[in-house]
Amino acid sequence: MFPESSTDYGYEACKATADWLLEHAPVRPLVGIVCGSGLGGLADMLKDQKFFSYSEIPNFPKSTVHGHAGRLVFGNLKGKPCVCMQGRFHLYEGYSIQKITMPIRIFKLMGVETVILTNAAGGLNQDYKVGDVMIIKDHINMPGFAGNNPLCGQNDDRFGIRFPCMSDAYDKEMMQLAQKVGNELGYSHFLKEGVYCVLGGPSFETIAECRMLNRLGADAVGMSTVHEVIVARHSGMRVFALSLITNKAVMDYSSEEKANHEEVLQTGEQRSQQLVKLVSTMVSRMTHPNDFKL
Ligand SMILES: O=P(O)(O)O[C@H]1O[C@H](CO)[C@@H](O)[C@H]1O
Ligand code: HPA
Repeated sequence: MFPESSTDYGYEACKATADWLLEHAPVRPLVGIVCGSGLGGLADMLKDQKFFSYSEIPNFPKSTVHGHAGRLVFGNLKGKPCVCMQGRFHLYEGYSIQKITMPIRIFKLMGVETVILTNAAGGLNQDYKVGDVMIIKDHINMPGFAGNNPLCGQNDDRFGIRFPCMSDAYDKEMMQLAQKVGNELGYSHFLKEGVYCVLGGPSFETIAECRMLNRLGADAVGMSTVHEVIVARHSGMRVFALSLITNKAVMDYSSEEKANHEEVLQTGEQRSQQLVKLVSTMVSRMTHPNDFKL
């Protein structure tokens, strides 16, 4: 049913990759950033960059999706050491769920304390417009309902506990900080807060599926992020996540609209500068551990 599991994502494999990266990287990162589809420009905010193609990193999966460059970028953001995934992995690429989330464990083993995730998503909430930015306050894990959770399999206590809580997955102080910074930057009119639902993809949703998800309480739908959030929280990292609403989910049988990846990438490009400003200002205000200026 799911892709064949392999063991090249366990603690030893993650540690070996983390050690290799730390040996070659210019900084030991405190903040890890994951760029969503068309949002790779976020990596440009890092100063004194050094990057690695995924293909040269031992044990790392390879990006296969257009709009995901496949580079791990290290650098400083307003004096904070960061690492940025310019391209993430998705279930539909055929990797196991443990493999697509392996970079998050590598973040942890490199010393990352806060993970900032971004994604492109379809807007289900009828009040949302294309170009809105949704602070994720909670998620619905559809693949998880069917037993596809990144923590399935033997638990490794060196990462975290067997049954981690997810009701506090999204850090409330980080969400407040995002609202405050968004206000200051004049972004309030496109800044929302809502629930993200992950599906397996890669086919976009049917009209009936979008209607159902909306009734279930989802404000946006996508094919990523939640697996990474679960793994990050399992190992005790602080999580903040944003969805860029790149298209409106089609909810009406008379609509001629069709979801497509080109529109997703185009919207990403249009909002890129504002997202960079929002995230970089937030990072500049954060202090570690778990204490920052509001
Ligand atoms: O979630 P990110 O990686 O931003 O990508 C989103 O964009 C792609 C669809 O256009 C899907 O992969 C969906 O998950
Ligand atoms: N559905 C699922 N994933 C997406 C969408 C969507 O409408 N837009 C961007 N990623």
